Amino acid sequence: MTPAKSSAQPERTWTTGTAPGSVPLLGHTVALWRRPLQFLASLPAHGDLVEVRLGPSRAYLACHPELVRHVLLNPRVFDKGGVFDKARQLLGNSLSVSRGEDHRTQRRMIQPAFHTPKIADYTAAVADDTRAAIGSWEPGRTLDISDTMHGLLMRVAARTLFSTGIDEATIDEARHCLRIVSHGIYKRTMAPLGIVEKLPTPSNRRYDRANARLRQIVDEMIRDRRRSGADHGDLLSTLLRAEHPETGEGLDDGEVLDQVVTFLVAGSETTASTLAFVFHLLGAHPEVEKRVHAEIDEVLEGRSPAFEDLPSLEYTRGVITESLRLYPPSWMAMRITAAETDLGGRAIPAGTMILYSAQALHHNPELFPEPERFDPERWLPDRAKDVPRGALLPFGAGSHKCIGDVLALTETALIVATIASRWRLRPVPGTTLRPEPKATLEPGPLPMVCEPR
Ligand code: HEM
Repeated sequence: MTPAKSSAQPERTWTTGTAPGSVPLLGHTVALWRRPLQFLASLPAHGDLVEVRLGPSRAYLACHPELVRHVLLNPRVFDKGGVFDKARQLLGNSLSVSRGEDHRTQRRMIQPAFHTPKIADYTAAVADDTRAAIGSWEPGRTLDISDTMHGLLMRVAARTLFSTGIDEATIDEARHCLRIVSHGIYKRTMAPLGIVEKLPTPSNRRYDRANARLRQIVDEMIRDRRRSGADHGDLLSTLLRAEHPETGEGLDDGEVLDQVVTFLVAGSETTASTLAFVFHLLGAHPEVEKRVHAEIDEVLEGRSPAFEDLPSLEYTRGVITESLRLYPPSWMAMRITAAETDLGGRAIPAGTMILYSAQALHHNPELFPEPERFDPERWLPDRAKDVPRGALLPFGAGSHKCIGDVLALTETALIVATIASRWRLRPVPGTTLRPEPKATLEPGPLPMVCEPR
């Protein structure tokens, strides 16, 4: 077989290497399982493309940003297989797991729902929702900022996705189910044999119940909306009106259901964790927090933030970008080669797992000097221009790039500005951040004390 044709990799001599510390039979599986963040961040030192042994199989981590781009910009060769095949059984053939022509068609149908003017509409009420959620905060009260941000984000997601008609108790129930479902999907896609999840264990029964209830809640909302025929200008209305670009056909209720559950799984924990990391970083760096407060006060002059204010909140956006660099929620992703190809000068057989990791890119000192330092000024225009192309990759790239990137960044900036204009959150002494790499990178419990400004 001849190497697959794909867009050219940049002309240069690539370095390739093998991760150290492989053990007989298991290879690097134990290191990747026990200390995945440290293990991934250590690999770029061994080459632009680094071989990793996963049991008997060879996988490769693309470490150089140009190699990562090459992988992500050639989806016909570097395809969504492996864990995505398993996720498809759990999420339906929805946007995040579909492949090839199917994916291209879905993306063309759904993309208009994420155009910038729509995002401005969806997020019009984010500041109000945030103010309502923090209305009960009291000076001196300790709250777990991770849990609080998940709760708030679920309310905001309910509004941007479903507008009206969903009560607080149902939102809480959906949130509870969503956490179980997200963790369950991760466990199931990672389990190699697909047997353990079929056993009638309490944890499997909990997953089945949560999954059924979440789908029931979403299904009822879809039916209600179809019956009423109303257009609330939210994401659900846009999905219900989406049309195939050639045939004009829409999505049926089952397809809309799969997409909505996918958006909830892909969009809620990622954005909520980003917010929790931002507040943790602000609490740990009072000098940065002071600059954020000064910028917010100057731009907003006491008003609620709106979509149009975001370009002026340059430093605050830099803080969010720097948080996504240090703690990328989507910390590792994979592709499978659909045909024999070459990557970084190395012949790669069909069916090989290729990994890319925002964690490895973002913590590489060749790309980001002093990578462990929280330095939001990296993102001010005069310094951001020096960041190598493709080095910052919290939302991926190419045809599978996050469809919700602008929505997530907008929600995050509006929520940070709303909260930080009234409150500062102080870390509880002795609390240590221990990011937990699961389906997404989670901050774990983060108690913080509310202090009015
Ligand atoms: C800070 C928040 C977020 C982060 C860090 C994030 C990250 C990512 C990344 C890295 C990918 C590409 C994965 C790959 O290459 O395999 C992705 C895809 C995706 N994201 Fe996000 N995401 C965020 C928020 C959202 C939101 C708010 C939504 C929707 C409401 C969303 C929906 C999706 C979907 C549907 C895909 C699959 C796109 C496709 O394959 O065409 N994400 N996300």
